Amino acid sequence: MTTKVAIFGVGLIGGSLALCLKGKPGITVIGHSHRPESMTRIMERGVVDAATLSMEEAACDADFIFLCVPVGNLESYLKQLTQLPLKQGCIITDVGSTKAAVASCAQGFSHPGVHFIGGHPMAGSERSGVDAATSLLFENAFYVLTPSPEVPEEAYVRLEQLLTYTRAQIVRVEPMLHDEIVGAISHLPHIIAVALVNQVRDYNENNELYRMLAAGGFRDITRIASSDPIIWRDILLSNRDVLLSLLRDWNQEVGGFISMLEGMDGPGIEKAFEKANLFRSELPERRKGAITSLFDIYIDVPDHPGIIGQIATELGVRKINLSNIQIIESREDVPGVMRLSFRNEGEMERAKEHLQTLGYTVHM
Ligand SMILES: NC(=O)C1=CN([C@@H]2O[C@H](COP(=O)(O)OP(=O)(O)OC[C@H]3O[C@@H](n4cnc5c(N)ncnc54)[C@H](O)[C@@H]3O)[C@@H](O)[C@H]2O)C=CC1
Ligand SMILES: O=C(O)C(=O)Cc1ccc(O)cc1
Repeated sequence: MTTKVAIFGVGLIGGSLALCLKGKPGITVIGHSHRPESMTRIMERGVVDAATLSMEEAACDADFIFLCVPVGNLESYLKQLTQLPLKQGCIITDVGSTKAAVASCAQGFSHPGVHFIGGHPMAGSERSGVDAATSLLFENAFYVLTPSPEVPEEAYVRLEQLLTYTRAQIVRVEPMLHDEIVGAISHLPHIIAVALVNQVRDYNENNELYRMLAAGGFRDITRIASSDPIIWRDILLSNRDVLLSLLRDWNQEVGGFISMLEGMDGPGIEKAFEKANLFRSELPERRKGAITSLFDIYIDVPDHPGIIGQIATELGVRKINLSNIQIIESREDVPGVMRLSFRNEGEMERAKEHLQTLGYTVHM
């Protein structure tokens, strides 16, 4: 017996899910695209078994339907789906970054014998589109599911079992609690990163030195400001109330620093850093969280031409994928270093081991 999985919106997340499921025993993956050009691309990338522009063709007979479109389109997709003759027992799920809005919308559109279970794989990147999709995206990440109390346990377990192919850890959370927590640890940081980059961008209008000196660390801590504008417009608008409250609290935090600076309150500043330091040291290390970690190592390198090529070749022949390579001319604690970035911990560890056997000194 085959299990048919339909994926609506085969971009970064839909394409990555398709890659996790395609070729698994008894599973057929069909991708739905709303544009002919994207359909050609998803077939070329080979992430699905078949692709179609027809919603009906994708959804009919499907055992699982994944909605992987921008959050602002979920309501209209759900509405259209509930007007189709879906298979008895079909599970509709989504991957949207907010959960309360889609949960209340799903309550309104009932379809006998079909269950909706909200979902949010908490892994991703600033990139978008099927070209950025990878089967490793969700490995060791948290995958939140937000079933309403009416969803039969049997349906929840079936979805959970299918998702084992993602190698993510499933966590069950109430939709509103999800939005409050993810608002604080993912949505607010995205707003702050964008605001910070735009603030520096404005200063740079009058002095190009800002852009030049912002290389390295500033670029890293603001990586998420390069995220897709449409995806993020929808996320922020959908989590509006939570974000307004978080931004008011953020204003208070900023206000605290203004007061401490105005009052030359050295001990207050020290205490703020100490408190943050302590809480940060208690955060789980090197586990995939809401914001993707950078997996970077630093190696001491001799200053001679061709060194980048040499290192890249060494890693290339061992099929270790580098996502970035950069010579850093001066770092306060480690002079003369090269930074190597990887997309996951496994690649980083293999690179570290190999470079150490070649005699390089590796720093984390
Ligand atoms: N980007 C990330 O890292 C993460 C995103 N998410 C959620 O996953 C969903 C998909 O995001 P991504 O895969 O990053 O985006 P993406 O832009 O890579 O993919 C979106 C897909 O939806 C399709 N689509 C269908 N109807 C559309 C319409 N009317 N307008 C625009 N696109 C339409 C696009 O063609 C594309 O294939 C979003 O709901 C997002 O909140 C969840 C976890 C992580
Ligand atoms: O780029 C990053 O690190 C992200 O923050 C990716 C991301 C984007 C949206 C989500 O709902 C979850 C993860």
